[in-house]
Amino acid sequence: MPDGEAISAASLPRHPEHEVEQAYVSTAYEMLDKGLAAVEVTYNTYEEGNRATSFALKRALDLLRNSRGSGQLVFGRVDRPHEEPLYIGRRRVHDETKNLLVAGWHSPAAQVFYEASPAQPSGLALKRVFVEQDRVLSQVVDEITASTAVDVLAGRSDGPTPLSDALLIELDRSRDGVMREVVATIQAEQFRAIRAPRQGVLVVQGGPGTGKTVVGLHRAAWQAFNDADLRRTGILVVAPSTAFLSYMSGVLPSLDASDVLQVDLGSLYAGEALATGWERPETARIKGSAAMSEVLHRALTARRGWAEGDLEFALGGARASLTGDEVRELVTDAASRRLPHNQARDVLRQSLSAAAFRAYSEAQAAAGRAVIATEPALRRLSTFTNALDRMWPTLTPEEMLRGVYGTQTWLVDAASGVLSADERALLFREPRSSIDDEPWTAADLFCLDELSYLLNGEGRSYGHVVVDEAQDLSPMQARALARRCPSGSFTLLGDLAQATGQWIRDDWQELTVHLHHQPAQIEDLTVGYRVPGPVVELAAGLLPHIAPDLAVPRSVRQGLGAPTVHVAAQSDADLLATVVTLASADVEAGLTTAVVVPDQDHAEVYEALTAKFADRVGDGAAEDFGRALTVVPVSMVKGLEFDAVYVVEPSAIAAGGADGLRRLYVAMTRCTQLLRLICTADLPPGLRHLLPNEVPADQGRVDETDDVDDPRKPTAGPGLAELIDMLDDDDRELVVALVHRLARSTQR
Ligand SMILES: Nc1ncnc2c1ncn2[C@@H]1O[C@H](COP(=O)(O)OP(=O)(O)OP(=O)(O)O)[C@@H](O)[C@H]1O
Repeated sequence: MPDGEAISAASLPRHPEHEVEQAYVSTAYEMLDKGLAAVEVTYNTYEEGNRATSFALKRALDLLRNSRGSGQLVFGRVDRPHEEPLYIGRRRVHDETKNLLVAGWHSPAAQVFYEASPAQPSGLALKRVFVEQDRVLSQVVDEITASTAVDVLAGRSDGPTPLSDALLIELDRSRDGVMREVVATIQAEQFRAIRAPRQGVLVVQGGPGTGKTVVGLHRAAWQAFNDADLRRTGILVVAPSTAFLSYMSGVLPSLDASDVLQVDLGSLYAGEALATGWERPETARIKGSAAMSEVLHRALTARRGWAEGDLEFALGGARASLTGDEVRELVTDAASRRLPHNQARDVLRQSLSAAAFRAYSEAQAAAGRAVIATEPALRRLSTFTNALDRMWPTLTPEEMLRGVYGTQTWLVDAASGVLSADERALLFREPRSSIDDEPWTAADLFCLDELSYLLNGEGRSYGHVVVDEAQDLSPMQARALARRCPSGSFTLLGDLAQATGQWIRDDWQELTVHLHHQPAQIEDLTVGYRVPGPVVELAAGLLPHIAPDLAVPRSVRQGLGAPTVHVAAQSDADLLATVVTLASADVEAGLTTAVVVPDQDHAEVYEALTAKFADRVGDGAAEDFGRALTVVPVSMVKGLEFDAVYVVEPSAIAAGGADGLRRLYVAMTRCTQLLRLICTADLPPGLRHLLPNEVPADQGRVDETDDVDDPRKPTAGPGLAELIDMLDDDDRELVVALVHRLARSTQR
């Protein structure tokens, strides 16, 4: 992949076979249209009544319509010596006599298209790439020709592989708030991860913008086509949030893989509770830890048992009686069945009524009295149901968890030896008057999910599960996912440097152990397709502080140049004025722009920008990402991308909790073209060298720092910046304030 300069798409001469290829592509579209028309006729004339067939026809129609609409029906061709050319496209197309015109991207025959490169032609005499818009070819480029193979053999192909034109054009498209499929431009290292065997856990890791989400989605589609087992057992794709789900959820349908189910992590638990509450991060961490599963298991076990004496039921004038020991034996037997709690209760109900009825019958016989009552009548006695509830209550997850949090004695019993007294104290909360009023939190949902499993057993499961932003998963979340995938076949997409929240970790093993007993396979993605090179370099300045062992991806983008730093005077009004001035120009220039702010500043900035830009502003907190300008709280920006990104008050973001610098790293790596850092004073460690040597006297005017394209360039003197970084916070503040004061006095 590219170290060298990319070839410009516009500069290429027209290919001599352009017309021939255009004719081929047009024929393919014609066949597709005919297929669509034929299915439409069949569907419209099909007798209602055969629902399954009619559903299949409707689905075929949808697929065809999708493929027809979104272009790139044919995006490549490969020729092997002495063989017919093979055309590759988004889906398979036949002619009227069932001859293959286009092989689908996911077919084994198409593999070589993704794997062969000029450096490794894989036996191809020709690899031709098409760029098409609305059924018209705009580019035909031969990436491999017969002479490439000769060059390779003669050792003449050591130079960098130029970027494919198709990739350049795809990368150049402005971002419009939704993710697109990229079948035409999948790169070799991505393709390797897409088709990696499905055994145990596969971790696809890489820096920001290396295509992890792209790989995960295309891998799901690839498997949906190529793995017959999975068509039966199903594939689940899990997005980290609803915002991210709406951003990426169009990709799979556009790949004809609408059967793959997509959900956000918070919706995995399908019970009554909704996460509306807030809690301290320390509490969320305890609730997310694997120890919590032990606590819940113990708490539930403690709800079963019989500490009372004999159990007696009045049946008309007679009595049925069991000793305390007999009851305890029945309870022990039910517990030994390894059934979910509520199912085991049914077993106990049967055995208890049978034993009580037997005792009653024997007593009647011994007394020479007739057996008048029946066993069902015994089971309907309120004394029977009450006793059963005391020894083995029917529970919902919500009732159970509310009881655990709100009953000191239960908490102490369940958590002793597992959680410390302080940790127990963090879990305790007064129960609300009704379950509906409980302030359930995001972490509670996974405790409820665990309880739902303990109480009612397994729910729907899948043959393979793909999880995005997996670095953030808690052990309890991992357990919830493992329950949904008994085969342990997972694709985890993530970047340990972008971990935020309570589960920052240095390696994957600590997480994957909750999913599968075997160690995970790791596939690395090393090339970045989103973030321009100068921005990647700048953000890399944070890596030593957050993930020193991770490599920086190689970016294929230049974007619109070096990141800029803008220092406003220390007032909200000046800061907002700076944002407005910059946004006016960038939005005018057609850049979709995100203003990423510390969470607590979101409402104020959104209001100010709405006053200025009216309905061109979207509220990122409400997941409105389709407008020219979006104000996004930093906690919601993960995984998203925009043409231009402004990071407002990086120091405040960095200071916002233990994961602050990581959130800043995430925020800085969201742009495809341009990054602007807008601050009132200090910048956090790793970025301080960007502060101008001299702060202008008329602070508040926009100050573009042009010489930040090389972060190692001595803007403020790298040695000095490093020294300052070593100081403790108080000393650092003093030094920074002093530098600012001196700078101002020199100006005057
Ligand atoms: N082969 C490709 N062809 C065209 N575009 C690509 C390709 N690979 C990735 N991209 C584009 O690069 C951008 C980043 O991709 P993606 O979001 O999958 O990266 P990521 O590694 O998941 O990022 P993050 O770490 O921020 O979550 C997207 O716009 C995606 O469409």
